[in-house]
Amino acid sequence: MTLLDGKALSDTFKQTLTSECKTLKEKGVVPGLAVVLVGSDPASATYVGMKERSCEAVGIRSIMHRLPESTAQEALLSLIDTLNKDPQVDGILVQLPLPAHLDSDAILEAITPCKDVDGFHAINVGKLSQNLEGFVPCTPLGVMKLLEAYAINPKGMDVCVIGRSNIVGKPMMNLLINAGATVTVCHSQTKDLKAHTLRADLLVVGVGKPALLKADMVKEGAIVIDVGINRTDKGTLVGDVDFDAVAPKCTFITPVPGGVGPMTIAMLLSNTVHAAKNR
Ligand SMILES: Nc1nc2c(c(=O)[nH]1)N[C@@H](CN(C=O)c1ccc(C(=O)N[C@@H](CCC(=O)O)C(=O)O)cc1)CN2
Repeated sequence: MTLLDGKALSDTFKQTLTSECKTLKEKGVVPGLAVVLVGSDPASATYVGMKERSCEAVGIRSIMHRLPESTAQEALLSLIDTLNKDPQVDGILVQLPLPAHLDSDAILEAITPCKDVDGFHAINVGKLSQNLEGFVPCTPLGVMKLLEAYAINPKGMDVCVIGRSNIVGKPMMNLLINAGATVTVCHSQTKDLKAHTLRADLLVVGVGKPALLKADMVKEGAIVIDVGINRTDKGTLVGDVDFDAVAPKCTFITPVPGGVGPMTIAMLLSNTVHAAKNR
């Protein structure tokens, strides 16, 4: 069993991005990422802080907008309009989830697609489903880069994606289909989850339920990618996979922490540098 080391790979990506930012700076371009955080969700605040520090480390200017929980839809739309028009801003990211009173879909659709470094705008979602170039959501893109780095080619594989979110499951499905895999997407209404998981050569799990994927649900020799991030009562981080029991059956598996999570941030930086190059 080999661990897919997302932390190490993300560091490699960051090194490359640092030298790309240096080259851009010589041409007078400093990539700019506007990060919008609404409210005080502790996990979101942590992720936004990580994004801010990572931007600084590679040479991306992060422009932080920390807004109160009570922020109105119109105020947020107005900020996005300003950021869309700001030539120093190459990428715009609205940290999710937003407070319940805000219409996330409308907010994400207000971001101009060429600054949509999260890849959540319908234009970029459509491009991905048609296998056209556009911004790809950071977590599933990070999974594809991890597979590539370990010479795992999903072409022809039976893949089971558990979870159908816009952030992970659906873009993951499209990326894997585009890579030539046969993809089954399972979710909370799936009747016999185990019947699907047992057939899979590659499993990608991202639902937010600790130990959802158990050893008796995994074929011997399978590859398991854990996209779940759950904080236990003791404050530790665990994924959606019962790691200790599942790992011995796998050829490759991602740890949590240190697997897909760091790749999410690296891909955000990569998308932002890409946007700056298109400026
Ligand atoms: N606008 C967005 N919102 C959210 C996204 C996203 O891609 N765009 N994804 C998630 C959260 N997320 C980034 O925002 C994220 C989650 C986890 C990590 C990460 O590096 N995790 C580490 C552990 C970190 C810790 O100690 O807490 C790991 O797994 O090793 C990065 C980014 C939801 N919202």
